[in-house]
Order: sequence, then structure tokens, then C-alpha cells
Amino acid sequence: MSVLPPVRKDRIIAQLPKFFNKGAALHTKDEFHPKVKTACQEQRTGTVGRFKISKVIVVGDLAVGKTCLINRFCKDVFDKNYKATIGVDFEMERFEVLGVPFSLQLWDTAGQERFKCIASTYYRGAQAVVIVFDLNDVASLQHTRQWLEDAMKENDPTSVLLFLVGTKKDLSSPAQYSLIEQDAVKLASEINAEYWAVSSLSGENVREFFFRVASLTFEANVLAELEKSGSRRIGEVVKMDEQKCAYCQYY
Ligand SMILES: Nc1nc2c(ncn2[C@@H]2O[C@H](COP(=O)(O)OP(=O)(O)OP(=O)(O)O)[C@@H](O)[C@H]2O)c(=O)[nH]1
Ligand SMILES: [Mg+2]
Repeated sequence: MSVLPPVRKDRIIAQLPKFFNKGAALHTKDEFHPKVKTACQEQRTGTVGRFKISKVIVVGDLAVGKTCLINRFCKDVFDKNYKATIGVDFEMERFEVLGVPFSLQLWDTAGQERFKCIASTYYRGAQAVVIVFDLNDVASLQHTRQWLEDAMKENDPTSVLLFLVGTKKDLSSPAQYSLIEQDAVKLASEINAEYWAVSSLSGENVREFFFRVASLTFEANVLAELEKSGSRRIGEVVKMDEQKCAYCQYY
């Protein structure tokens, strides 16, 4: 029997949410992978949905808006006063994707240099890395490569999903925005990240962004789980053959 309350109605994902920019998307398919859809229908998602909680780390320069982004999504609030994150903080968000419960642990890390050392000890084991920059501060975009490098020291680059998120969209004029967007899209495609632009003040694209993170992380987890159960079956056959050989040799 589950002790958890039902997933909130506004956390139910029945369709794959769309990418933000075609030039920098992790993939541009309209729907979840057919294998994932079938596995969900047949309730064959393994540990995904039952025990597994996926870790998402949010990194980037100080005051770019990491905490505001998480708070806008998780609590639907916005604080205009800056309060630096000390070390790390985390929020849990429960979703239901294609009828399967799915939880994300969102780790909000400190951007200030003096707390970086504590924060980086929490980078390990991330399924997704969200690198945040301020759309009105080119230097914060330039620093994202360093944040990526630090996050990848603790994680497996072949399995982590990367997102590059520009914040404070409300503060930039359309002309300013399109300038920085060009650089951001270029960088995102170079590092294999999906690019998003958001505003935590107005809420623009915040929900869409986190739904995309949840969906792509879920999809990758289920595919990995299916692959694992496939190879387990192969492993079992090999083991049986070995036993048979030993048996034959004995006789
Ligand atoms: N106008 C506007 N201001 C924002 C937005 N997001 C964040 N801010 C402001 O930017 C400042 C820093 O925001 P935080 O979310 O605390 O920044 P942070 O990245 O968590 O900073 P550290 O914890 O020090 O790493 C605050 O004063 C916020 O109010 C936004 O979308 N629009
Ligand atoms: Mg913070």
C-alpha cells in the first residue's frame, strides 16, 4: 500500500512536451519513444516509478536565478530580494508520466565561490544537469563551460542529460534577447545541451521547462531499464549454458 498522497493534477504528463528551440534540443521527436510507451502501458518500467528518484542538479554563477527558478516551479512564488544559497538546498517534485509515478529531486546549488566546495560534493549521481545563466549577463553565459566541467567531474557524461537555461527573460529587450540567444544556442549545441529561456518573475516557460526535464529524464531512465532487463535475460541464458556444459563434462 502506498503511503504517498496522489500526484498533483498539474504534475501529470500524458504527452511529450515540446522542445524550446529546434537548433538546440536533446531530441525533436513529437512523442515518447514507442518502447517507453509500450513499457508504461504494460507496467514494465522496472525500478522507474517504484523506487527510483532521479537527481537533477542546478548549477551556475551567483545570482543568475537558480533558486528563483526552482521556487517558481515548486512553490509558485517569486522573491525579488537576493538571498544567496549557502551550500545546497533541495526540493522533491512528484510527477506522473504516462501513468507511471516519477520523482525528481531538484538540487539547488550555491553559485558563490566560497560555497562552491560544499556544493560540488552534491554533484554526484545526477541524471540531469541544469546549467543556468542570466540572459542579461554575457559573462554568466561564458562561465557555463566551467560549470559543466565541474559537474561532469562527478558524473558520467554519456548518461547525463544537459540543459542550458537563460533566466530573467523579462529584463531583456527583444533585440538584446536575440543577440544572446544566438550565442546560447550555439554553445548548447556544442555541448549537447537543450536550450531554454525563462522568466521566474513572470513564470514564462518555467513549467514547460521542468516538464521537459521530467519527461526526457523519465524516457532515458525507462530506456536504460529496458536495456538492462534485456541484457539480464541474455546473461541468464549464458549462465544456463555454462551449467549445462559443466553437467555434460561431469558425465
Ligand atoms: N527580473 C527578474 N529577476 C530575477 C529572475 N530570477 C531571479 N531574479 C532575481 O535575481 C536575484 C538572484 O536570484 P537567485 O535565484 O537568488 O539567484 P541564485 O542563482 O540562486 O544565486 P546563488 O544562490 O547565490 O547562487 C534575485 O534578486 C532575484 O529576485 C527573473 O526571472 N526576473
Ligand atoms: Mg540560490
